[in-house]
Amino acid sequence: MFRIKTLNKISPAGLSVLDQTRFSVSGDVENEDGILVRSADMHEYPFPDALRCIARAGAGTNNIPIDRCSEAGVVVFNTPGANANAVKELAVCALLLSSRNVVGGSAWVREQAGAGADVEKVVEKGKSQFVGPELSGKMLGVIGLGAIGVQVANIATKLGMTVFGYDPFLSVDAALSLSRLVHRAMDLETIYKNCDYITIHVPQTSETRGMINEDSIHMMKGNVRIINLARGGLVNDDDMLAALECGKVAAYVTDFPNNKILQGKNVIPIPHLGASTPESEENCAVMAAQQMRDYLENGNIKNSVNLPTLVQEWSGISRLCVIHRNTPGIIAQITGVLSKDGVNVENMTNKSKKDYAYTVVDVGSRVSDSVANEIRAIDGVLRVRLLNH
Ligand SMILES: NC(=O)c1ccc[n+]([C@@H]2O[C@H](COP(=O)([O-])OP(=O)(O)OC[C@H]3O[C@@H](n4cnc5c(N)ncnc54)[C@H](O)[C@@H]3O)[C@@H](O)[C@H]2O)c1
Ligand SMILES: O=C(O)[C@H](O)COP(=O)(O)O
Repeated sequence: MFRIKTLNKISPAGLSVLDQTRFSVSGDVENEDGILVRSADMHEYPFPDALRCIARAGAGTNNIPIDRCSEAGVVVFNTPGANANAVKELAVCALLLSSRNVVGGSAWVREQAGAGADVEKVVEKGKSQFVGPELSGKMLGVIGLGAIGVQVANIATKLGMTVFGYDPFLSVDAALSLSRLVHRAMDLETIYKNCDYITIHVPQTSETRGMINEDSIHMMKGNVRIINLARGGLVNDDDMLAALECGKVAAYVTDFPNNKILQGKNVIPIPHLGASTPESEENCAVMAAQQMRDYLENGNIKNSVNLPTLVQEWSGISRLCVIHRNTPGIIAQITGVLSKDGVNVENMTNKSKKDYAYTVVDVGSRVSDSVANEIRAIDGVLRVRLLNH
């Protein structure tokens, strides 16, 4: 029985992927084999000995200590694209909210009613203070053309916007999905200097943290509108507050509000609703649970952020799954242990991702614990699992 701990509310559709006869799933299991998580902060989370994988039902993994996971041989999965449509739709909403003062106007209508005014009469007199520009004909910059950015860029062309997209690591899949109407910007300056609206869709990493700051805002046009449905740390709050105060930035829509940024004028806060639709919660949960199940039961890895994709058909009766450093000589040592102990290799795959590698070996006989322990003792080996078919 595999023990799976949930650190957030996970859609029941995802939990149903984990058959109750083989998986015990709850928020309070101990010494768990796997963790299902959304945005819970895991940086201080102590790993139990049994922990083998963490599945993030969502895209961003900055709440997970990836380096610590890799060193402990813990596979981290996410669910690329599974919530992209939900975020794209909220991005369209955010573009409109940043332009047409629906939030301010709506609050004003309620204030009028609260003050005893005849709302029907006052709206016609008061509405001019809430005028805002149309999106059509304006220039939109999309920073990050991944699962979400591509969809936002494409739909914005249908709203009549001229769209520039920037992504120095554009994948082939993303390029193939991108509308031919979207112009590729070769640098961020092009986006900053020309766009009336800028929307950010990059992961928060040490490279991207604070990328919207005094310097980048300085390059932007006056009255620019900035949408951040990606992560709060991508924007320097102090610099954004200054830019809102002087009117350089006309509106800042953020899905990651905090007490400081709320003090700024023309900040439109959203309580992290990007992926909060039943459809995307279900998509993410199902994908996360399927990937976790396939890893725990078969050792297959798909959509991991710290280890390579490796899916191997079973061809023996036992399978050794070895997570190790991506350094020379380790595979030879693994096969050396097996041949010394008379174990015949039926099939073997090795894949690497940056500093880490994964080797799956199918063998035709039962492998003893002592053989697995010999492999565990090899310098550079981080985790060995022994699965039987
Ligand atoms: N608000 C929400 O609820 C919500 C939902 C989903 C995702 N997100 C956030 O949005 C981010 C993007 O999600 P996604 O599904 O599109 O991820 P993705 O991995 O498909 O796309 C990210 C893209 O950013 C690009 N990129 C990385 N660094 C860059 C840089 N310095 N400049 C320009 N491009 C860069 C990558 O090449 C990639 O194409 C996630 O990492 C997450 O933080 C938020
Ligand atoms: O990175 C993501 O997928 C989003 O920020 C969604 O987060 P959530 O699962 O907590 O809604």
